[in-house]
Amino acid sequence: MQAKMGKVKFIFFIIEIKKDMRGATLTDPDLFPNHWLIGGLFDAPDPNEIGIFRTWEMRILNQMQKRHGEIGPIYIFLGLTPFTFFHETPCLESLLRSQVNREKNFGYGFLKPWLGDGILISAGKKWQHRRRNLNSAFHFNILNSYFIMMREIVDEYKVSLSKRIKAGIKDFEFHDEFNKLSLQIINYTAMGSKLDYNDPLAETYRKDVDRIKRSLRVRANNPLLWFENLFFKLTPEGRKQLKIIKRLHKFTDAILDTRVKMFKNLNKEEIQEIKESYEAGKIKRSLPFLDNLLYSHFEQKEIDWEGVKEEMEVFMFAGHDTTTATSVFGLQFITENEEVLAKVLKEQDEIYGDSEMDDLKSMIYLEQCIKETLRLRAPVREYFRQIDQSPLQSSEGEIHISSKASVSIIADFIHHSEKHFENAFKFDPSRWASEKRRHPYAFIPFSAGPRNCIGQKFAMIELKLVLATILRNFKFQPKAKSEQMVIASDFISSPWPGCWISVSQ
Ligand code: HEM
Repeated sequence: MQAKMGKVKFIFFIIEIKKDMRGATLTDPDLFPNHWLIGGLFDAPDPNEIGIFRTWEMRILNQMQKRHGEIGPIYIFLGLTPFTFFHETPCLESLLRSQVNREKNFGYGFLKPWLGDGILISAGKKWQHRRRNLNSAFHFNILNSYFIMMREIVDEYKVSLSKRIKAGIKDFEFHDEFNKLSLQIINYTAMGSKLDYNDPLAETYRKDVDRIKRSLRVRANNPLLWFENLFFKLTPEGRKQLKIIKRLHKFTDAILDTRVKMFKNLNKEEIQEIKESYEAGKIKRSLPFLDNLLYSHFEQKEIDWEGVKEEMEVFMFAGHDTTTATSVFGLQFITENEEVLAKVLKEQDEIYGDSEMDDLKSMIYLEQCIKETLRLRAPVREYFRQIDQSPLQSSEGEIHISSKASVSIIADFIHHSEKHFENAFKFDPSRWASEKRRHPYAFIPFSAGPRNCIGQKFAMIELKLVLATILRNFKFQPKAKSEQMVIASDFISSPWPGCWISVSQ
């Protein structure tokens, strides 16, 4: 019954949007077909061909922008379903800063069997409540305690890399290296446990994250697989996903179980310490983020058990795959540019003391390199919203759009705009040093407004710490140039088939 209602609603949704869109800027038929029934269903590239989708999407948007100017939304049909692309700052500003259009689009529903209806996906009061609750775990002083835990892990990584070099290994695939490292960091800071690098369960988890991202991309690009999860589960792709999700949950459940046992053994004073720490942002010892959730669940009764599990899945995924991408692309960009590398090392020599949190503030040039990496290789290159109320307001006027539209924000596209970034395809960290004021919505790797990335400060700490530590201690020789690398875009960007770099001491 629910499934039937879903389909009926979907048909009304299409009819309404088709009506609303009369006279709007549609893709030109020679760029992308606009057939009234199937749209461009059979013209989107095969989602299994890695790297093709990004190039195709960027090319179409580029050509559309050339033909139709910059301001208005662009509509394109995939099957019967219209997608609306916001590709200039007034549109992006009007949507991202909006307090009413905060809902994610229907595609996020595909993530629910894996990530649940947690902070990343939920809407309305539920999201507000979760966001308020979780914000406390990212207070400045708490970040400091995460830093101490991260430093421990990064130092261990330094020793492990060094040992392997001494054992005669020269070439390393850094997407894999950093992926293990980032998972270790999120696991320790957020969940409170250390992973064994060779733990087969952790290895399976990492591989399964890759598998599910690919599978989600296949589903997102094939409207025939968009039916309710109930139907999808019966398809071969759906059955495959289900198996992967089971294994992913098994891994996180095991971590959760261990922490719960520990939490239940805490005495009253220790519980009180967690309470005070989170309320006042004062930390006496390293506290994993999960304790905040457990405290909310067991002591304050503010979040149910389902909620604890949902947020745990979200943070495990969002907290490691994004930082992996940025550190690997960053390492490649920095080490292939001799001048940039020399400046990074000079800055490190001048400021790096005993590696305290305050040192990170002085890494101004390294921060510019990270921002430039996030601009050219946004890990979350595309995200979506569902419009609830139109017109939208921007500082340059109103934006009219269907009140049911599903909007795609391609950060990757605006980040490559010559209007906002001169010589936009060049890796040039110094552009961030100039006083020139940039439109705040031209650089949106962490999204912006009320639904921006809750972990962005955490991410910047990790990225600076990882890159500074390894650049200071090793010499790098990339095996390929950035331009030669294919960018896979299965939700999170990554270099395909990897990023090989020779390392010596
Ligand atoms: C370079 C690293 C990162 C990048 C580029 C990044 C980017 C983003 C973006 C673009 C969004 C918005 C997604 C959307 O609207 O669908 C987002 C949301 C989010 N991110 Fe991050 N992220 C990073 C690191 C992290 C880390 C380290 C954590 C956790 C420790 C994290 C947790 C989250 C969460 C929970 C949300 C959902 C927030 C909400 O909807 O209220 N992210 N991130």
